[in-house]
Amino acid sequence: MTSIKRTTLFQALRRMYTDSTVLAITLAGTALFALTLITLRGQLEQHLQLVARTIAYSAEAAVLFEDRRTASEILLQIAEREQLREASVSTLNGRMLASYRYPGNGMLGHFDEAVGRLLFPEPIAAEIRSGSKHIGNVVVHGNGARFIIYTLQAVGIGLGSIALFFYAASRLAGRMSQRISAQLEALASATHGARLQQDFSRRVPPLDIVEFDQLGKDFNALFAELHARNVELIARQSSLEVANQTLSQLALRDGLTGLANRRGFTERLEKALGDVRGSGGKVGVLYLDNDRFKQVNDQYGHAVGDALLVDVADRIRNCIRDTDLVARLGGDEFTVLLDSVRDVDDAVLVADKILAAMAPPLQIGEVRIAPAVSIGIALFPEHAETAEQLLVAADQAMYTAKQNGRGHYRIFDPAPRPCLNHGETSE
Ligand SMILES: Nc1nc2c(ncn2[C@@H]2O[C@H](COP(=O)(O)OP(=O)(O)OP(=O)(O)O)[C@@H](O)[C@H]2O)c(=O)[nH]1
Repeated sequence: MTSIKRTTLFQALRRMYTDSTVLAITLAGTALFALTLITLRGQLEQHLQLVARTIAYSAEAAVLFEDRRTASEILLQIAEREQLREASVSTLNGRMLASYRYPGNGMLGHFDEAVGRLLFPEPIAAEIRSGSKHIGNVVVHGNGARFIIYTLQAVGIGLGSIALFFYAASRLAGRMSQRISAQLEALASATHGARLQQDFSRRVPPLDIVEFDQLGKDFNALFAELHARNVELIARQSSLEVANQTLSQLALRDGLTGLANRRGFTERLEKALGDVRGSGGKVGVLYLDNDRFKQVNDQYGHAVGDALLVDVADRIRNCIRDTDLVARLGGDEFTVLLDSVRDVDDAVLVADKILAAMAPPLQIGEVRIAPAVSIGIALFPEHAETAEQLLVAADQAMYTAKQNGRGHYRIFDPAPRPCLNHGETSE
């Protein structure tokens, strides 16, 4: 598997600038160095010609009188001063009057000579004249010493300039890289933050590199769009949640009385049984059914029947604690959940209270009705093990109450005896 060697943008830019700077310096430096060498060699050649002519003028008299000693002195003086490799003064017919040879001791001397031979392979000659008459010749051979010194000086200056240039270029490159990285960083941090935290209210600040600035503006426009969509989405979501809550509440409520419906009641009952199961606690259920409710409907109409149901619901509600629950199971049937009773007496107390609450008649316009209910009482865990069984038991007890004269309560009796007294327990 190939692994990618990753680097930061700053490092990559720096590397790129450094590479291009080194390449530019190497190319330019090499070209300049070559040019310097060529120019230097040309100038040294001109200088050699001048030296040859100087020897020719100075040695004119010595050649004219064939004075070897003077000729040698002149040649030695100039040749040493000018650091020549070889030089000679001869008469026109070729008789050598003076000659010089660079001592060239040691490694350096040999090196000077070698460079001289390389640079000036051909000797430079000058005629010795007396007036217009050609009387002799001067021949000089250039040495490498001066060339080496000048070259070393040029190299020193060149290297110094290159170091300065490199330093300045790398500082500039660093600044440029930082500037570019900082701008990309601003773009990256805004987009990264938006992605990670889903915070589309972030904005990229204005950037001074046109292309990055444009990119930042595009990102900002995108963020603004996403932000608006997010806000809309959140609003829709919360209204959906509210609608959902309302729907689920409606699903658990009775539309006429606003009480819990059968489903709401069963859920609460199951939860209550779950809470007390195993802890020794008791839960009581009252099952209420309006007495002769059909007559009310038949006699006064359905609307009056409804009003009576709402009124009965209110009366029951007023008889229980906030922690208890009253529900309308359907038709004229109600239930009450007493979720922390000590024994059946507590439930009987509530049943009595409800029966008493039914006593005042209900006046609806001209109609006067006397509400009445029969109540069945069942207790968990005495009478049932499950919510369903508990409801059936309470319903059964209510049915017994109906059979025995209505308008009173009965406690569930698994084996009911025929004529129990009104309001008495079967235990
Ligand atoms: N007004 C009204 N009546 C309803 C509603 N739901 C059911 N009913 C009626 O309620 C009556 C219930 O009567 P039952 O409980 O069977 O009999 P009852 O007349 O109460 O007699 P007992 O229960 O034996 O005392 C029926 O006539 C149903 O049509 C409702 O929402 N509104």
